[in-house]
Amino acid sequence: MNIALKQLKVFVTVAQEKTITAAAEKLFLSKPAVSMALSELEKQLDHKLFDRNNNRLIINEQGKRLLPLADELLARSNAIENLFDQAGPLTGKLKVGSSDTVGNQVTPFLLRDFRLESLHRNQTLFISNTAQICHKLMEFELDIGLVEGKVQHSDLVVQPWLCDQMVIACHPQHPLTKIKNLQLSDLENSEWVLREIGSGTREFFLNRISPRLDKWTTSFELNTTEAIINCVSADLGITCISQRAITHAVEEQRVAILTLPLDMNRQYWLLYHQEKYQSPLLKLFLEFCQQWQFD
Ligand SMILES: O=S([O-])[O-]
Repeated sequence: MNIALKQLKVFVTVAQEKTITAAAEKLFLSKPAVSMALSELEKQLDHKLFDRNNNRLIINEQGKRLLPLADELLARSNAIENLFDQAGPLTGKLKVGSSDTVGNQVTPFLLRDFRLESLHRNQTLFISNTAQICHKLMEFELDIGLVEGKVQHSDLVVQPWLCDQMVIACHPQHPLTKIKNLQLSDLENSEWVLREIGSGTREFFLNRISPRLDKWTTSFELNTTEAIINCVSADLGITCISQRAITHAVEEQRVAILTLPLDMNRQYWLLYHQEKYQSPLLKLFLEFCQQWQFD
């Protein structure tokens, strides 16, 4: 048997993109070339790796067994290709995924410090919501996730990381800002600007705040933190958001924070696939994240 790296690259890309067309585009290959590489691989392994459903290719159990191994071989070959190109001793690309607040407020500083310490510079940062980051980790599109939503997935290693403080914020002239000793009951019948399903920020609201309210409505649903802040400063509703993300808007007096007698601590999480090949670079980055303090 003579499996080529190119076949493995095609296999991994099809697993991630789910169609031959999208994989071909990503790889700058023709569709027939992608189909042929994949069917050759399946023939050599004597196993189908995908379930075909119309044009979609959904990875099956055999494919799932192959994916971590193929990912490892490609990572090692990438490390060999870059062996003499980089300044420091670490080779390869580090693909980091972060949820919205973590990715905008924390990860850039983490990467700055990591670059200073390791001299490694070949990193990408993908920012989306927690659910999307998990999805990309499951498909080996990312090496590590740093997220704000609680994750339970048997294939992912989930470790507590940094802590965050959530706050409830509203327009500076909102009637709630006039109430002394504000209680949660004062928030009955309130209108909320919320993040989309799959975000850790929405999950925090749904787990910690909304069960304590009898009546509330969603006035807006948006998928970025900055848009949420702008909606609140346009007085379209109140929100529950990370203090880190909203401090600048509070300082600019575009929004105000409501103080409530409520535990608003939240945990960030560090995630990686349990079968992910841990190159020296990934190992070092994991250790770096685990001991890093954000000041
Ligand atoms: O981007 S979040 O809130 O998972």
